[in-house]
Amino acid sequence: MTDSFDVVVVGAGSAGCTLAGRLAGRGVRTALVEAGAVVVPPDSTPIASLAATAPGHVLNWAYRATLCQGRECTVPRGRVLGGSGAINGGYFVRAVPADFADWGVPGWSYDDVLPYYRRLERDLDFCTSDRHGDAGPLRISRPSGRLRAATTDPFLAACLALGHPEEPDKNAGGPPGAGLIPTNAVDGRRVSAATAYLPPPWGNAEWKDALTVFGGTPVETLVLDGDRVTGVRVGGRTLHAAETVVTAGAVGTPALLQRSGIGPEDTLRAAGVAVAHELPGVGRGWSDHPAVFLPLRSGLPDPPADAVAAQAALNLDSGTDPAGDLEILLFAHPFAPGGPAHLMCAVQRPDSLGMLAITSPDHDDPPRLDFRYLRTTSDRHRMRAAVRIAAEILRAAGWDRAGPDDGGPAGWELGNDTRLDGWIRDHLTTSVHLSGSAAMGSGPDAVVDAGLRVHGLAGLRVADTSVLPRAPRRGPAATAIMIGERAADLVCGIEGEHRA
Ligand SMILES: Cc1cc2nc3c(=O)[nH]c(=O)nc-3n(C[C@H](O)[C@H](O)[C@H](O)COP(=O)(O)OP(=O)(O)OC[C@H]3O[C@@H](n4cnc5c(N)ncnc54)[C@H](O)[C@@H]3O)c2cc1C
Repeated sequence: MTDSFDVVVVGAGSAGCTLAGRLAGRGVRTALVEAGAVVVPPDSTPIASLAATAPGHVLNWAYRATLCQGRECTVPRGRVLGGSGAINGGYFVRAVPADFADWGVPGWSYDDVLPYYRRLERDLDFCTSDRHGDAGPLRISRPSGRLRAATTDPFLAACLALGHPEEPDKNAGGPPGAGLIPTNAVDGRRVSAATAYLPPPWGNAEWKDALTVFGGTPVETLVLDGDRVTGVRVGGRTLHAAETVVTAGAVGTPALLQRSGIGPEDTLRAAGVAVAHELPGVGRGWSDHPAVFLPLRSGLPDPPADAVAAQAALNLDSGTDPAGDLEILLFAHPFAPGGPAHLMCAVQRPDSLGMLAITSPDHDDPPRLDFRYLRTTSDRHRMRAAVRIAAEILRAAGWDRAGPDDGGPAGWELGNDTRLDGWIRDHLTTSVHLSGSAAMGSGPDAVVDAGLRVHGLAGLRVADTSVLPRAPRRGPAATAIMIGERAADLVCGIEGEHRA
């Protein structure tokens, strides 16, 4: 087997599979290198099953993390062909125009990326709209018929009754409101970028010879020759490439860069890694959506086992963000298996920023993750607002607490900021939407430029959710695939050509 390729893609997740499939489809000799398994066990594909999110599951990196002072947790990330998209919830919503405007990266306005969002999808509900695609690899639909949970319409009705506007298509780039969640699940099964872009066994007959997939192969470090990256180190061998694209996800990517000597000097020295190229923003200044769950009362009808959990959401403005800095998401199945169905209340545009640092040069040692959630007054204010609005929705739908021990906040907690802050801290979790750990831009903390090239190094790009300067106001799964699509054009130098 050859060790030389045109492009090595590190990490076969949402962005990596998309990129590798598109490159190989154009005849680019591509190696796709994945740390996890390349065969997805069938029991992990039912969309309602979040079994692989449990710590210890073979498809899950399960990183230990600190969410805020005194609150530790284990954060799931996909470790398998398809990456986090192979174990996620199937909520498939684009970032909103204001996200791209806030990031302010030339060439990355909403209008610039819309062709890529369209190219990846076949939207069954809105295919005649010029905002949507009708021929992409991912089939997008919204809960309907048998697969719409009995709680979904009452949730939407309660939102409207409380005066919140409707958002009929959450992928139209319009103002926030209440509406159904688009999903990429099909027939009750999870469809990852691997399923969509790399048909088994990894490619179409016309182009699969251009693609080599390495499974169970963690990339230990990048190989540098001066200021040029020439390939990657895996299990005592080097894979050489004219170009290396790191798509190891928002945890794996900064960890690999740091292990390779690319990152903040103090972090590298503390971990015992020689500094090859100082870039202060690697692993710093990222964000994610802090969240808490409010349970629905017991006794409501269970949804069908093959229905998606995340059925509908209210996106709204806490008072300072017309594009919607809060999300209240109806989970018809519980996120954590075994519990009650619930509303997930999340701050979608947090100000608090996290830190990631490797602790040694060894690729087997997991990085340290410090989310630093709810550090700012504004974030605590937003989180309280989300919980109180969710409690109003529960009341309006007739789903509020059945008893004092159902796990939700009591009236005396909801009515008092200090007590509610305490309840939130005790129940705090993460949406698992980490973004921005190798951010795109031109400032001192930027890691990649608008072409996704790592500043100051030749032959190296990053193309995954690490590059988003902040977590988008909606979940990042759709945006990760959009980045993979766009990276394929950038690598091939055909920016502006939007068709496959
Ligand atoms: C449990 C869970 C539920 C989620 N639910 C949703 C949802 O419903 N909707 C939504 O919008 N978002 C959701 N997300 C987030 C979303 O799925 C991710 O943000 C997105 O898939 C990230 O894509 P990515 O390409 O950046 O990284 P990933 O898809 O995580 O891919 C990274 C890949 O790189 C591999 N890798 C890492 N390090 C190395 C290395 N050194 N060598 C080789 N390979 C390596 C990993 O094993 C992985 O396969 C969820 C995430 C999780 C974990």
